[in-house]
Amino acid sequence: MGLGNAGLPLAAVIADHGIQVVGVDIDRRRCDLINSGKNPIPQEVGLDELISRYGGKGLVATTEYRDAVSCNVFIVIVPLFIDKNHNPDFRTLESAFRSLGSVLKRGDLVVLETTVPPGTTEGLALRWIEESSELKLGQFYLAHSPERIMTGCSISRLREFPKVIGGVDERSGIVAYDVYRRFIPNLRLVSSARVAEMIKVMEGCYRDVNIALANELFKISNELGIDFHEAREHANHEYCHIHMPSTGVGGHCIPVYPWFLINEMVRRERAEDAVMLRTARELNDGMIRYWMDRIMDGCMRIDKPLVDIRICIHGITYRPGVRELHHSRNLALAKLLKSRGLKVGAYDETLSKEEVLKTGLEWMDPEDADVVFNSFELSLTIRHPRDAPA
Ligand SMILES: NC(=O)C1=CN([C@@H]2O[C@H](COP(=O)(O)OP(=O)(O)OC[C@H]3O[C@@H](n4cnc5c(N)ncnc54)[C@H](O)[C@@H]3O)[C@@H](O)[C@H]2O)C=CC1
Ligand SMILES: CC(=O)N[C@@H]1[C@@H](OP(=O)(O)OP(=O)(O)OC[C@H]2O[C@@H](n3ccc(=O)[nH]c3=O)[C@H](O)[C@@H]2O)O[C@H](C(=O)O)[C@@H](O)[C@@H]1O
Repeated sequence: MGLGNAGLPLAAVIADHGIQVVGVDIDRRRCDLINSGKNPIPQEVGLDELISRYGGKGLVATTEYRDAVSCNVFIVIVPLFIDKNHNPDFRTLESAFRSLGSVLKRGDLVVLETTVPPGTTEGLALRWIEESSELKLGQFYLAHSPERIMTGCSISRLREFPKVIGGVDERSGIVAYDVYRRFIPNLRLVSSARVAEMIKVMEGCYRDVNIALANELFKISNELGIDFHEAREHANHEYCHIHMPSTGVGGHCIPVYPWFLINEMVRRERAEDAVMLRTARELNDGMIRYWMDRIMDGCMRIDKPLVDIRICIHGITYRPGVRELHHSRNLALAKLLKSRGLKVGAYDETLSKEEVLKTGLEWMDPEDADVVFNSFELSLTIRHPRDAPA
């Protein structure tokens, strides 16, 4: 259920193990493409070959849940959206679970792969299935196995990276493990769905907190006149891994998962027990103000009225090599500068001029700018500064 960036590579890998797959997705165009052997995610390495081999044959895409009625295993990987208060909006998941509940039979297995707050599978997912299927747990099995892929290298991740799975009860865990080990070579059974959910959320928190640390150390190094990158290179060894500084943490995943835990602790009136997660979130999101100040300092070195200075943000996707703008801090930085009345444009090797214009920013060739901020390299180029050596 869900043939998106995460679901389609998984469906293709399962089909590649000789298992007949029915993929359900509400997007008819996507289903048609897949059935005609065309890969809707061309940037996903290795997926072209699998879709051309299995699309419409070993992997049949459909918009109808009833076409999956003969299936015995149902894997749900539809998105979980987040509202402006960072609370999950479960509507898409609920709709998928209720639809699959209507075709579920005795003995079937349901696995949720979407990243969710710990407790969701045994709580909401179980309730939705029981209400829509008239079956009780025990007559069907339910587990969670978080998706750990990374866009661009999903196929190799599914084939090599360790994957975890845990049931809402002991029997569900064992049944799910036995099914998944047929197509996931590096699989670990954990004690519960709740633990499996927490594993994924923890990874996101680890990354967010460590990037916040790198960003803070970067700012301090800069203030002290120390080359952060040289220090980092020699600080990193088996027991120390300092991440890379940045304009903040973007994408669909890492900036969201810490909120699952922060908000839960607020609800339990234990906000003080999630203080590091909150600080890291705020620190990373605040990096765009730090970079705005650095860029403004650069502008001050140019003999032109501030409003005439052309500033180019080079790189606006949320990370290099991914054509995705979701929660991009690079894009947020450009918009922040624009909101200050500055002449800001953007350039990105992975986006066309039209795609840049759609963001509401001007398209600007870095060669035509007075100030260029390369947001991936964190380098600032000032053209013709007044203080340049003669
Ligand atoms: N894309 C990634 O790199 C990763 C994603 N994930 C998890 O996977 C989840 C899904 O992410 P993506 O696949 O990237 O999203 P996506 O937006 O690429 O794809 C979601 C697909 O679900 C379909 N869909 C929506 N409602 C549906 C319904 N009721 N029934 C059937 N299909 C439905 C959409 O049409 C779309 O094709 C995320 O929320 C996240 O938890 C986890 C790790 C990495
Ligand atoms: C390294 C890795 O595998 N991370 C995955 C992550 O994918 P995502 O595309 O969000 O990439 P990411 O490398 O974690 O980057 C997230 C953000 O963090 C920033 N970033 C990343 C590393 C770093 O040292 N410093 C830094 O500032 C990036 O620029 C980006 O804005 O999120 C996915 C998810 O959780 O869904 C997850 O499956 C993946 O594990």
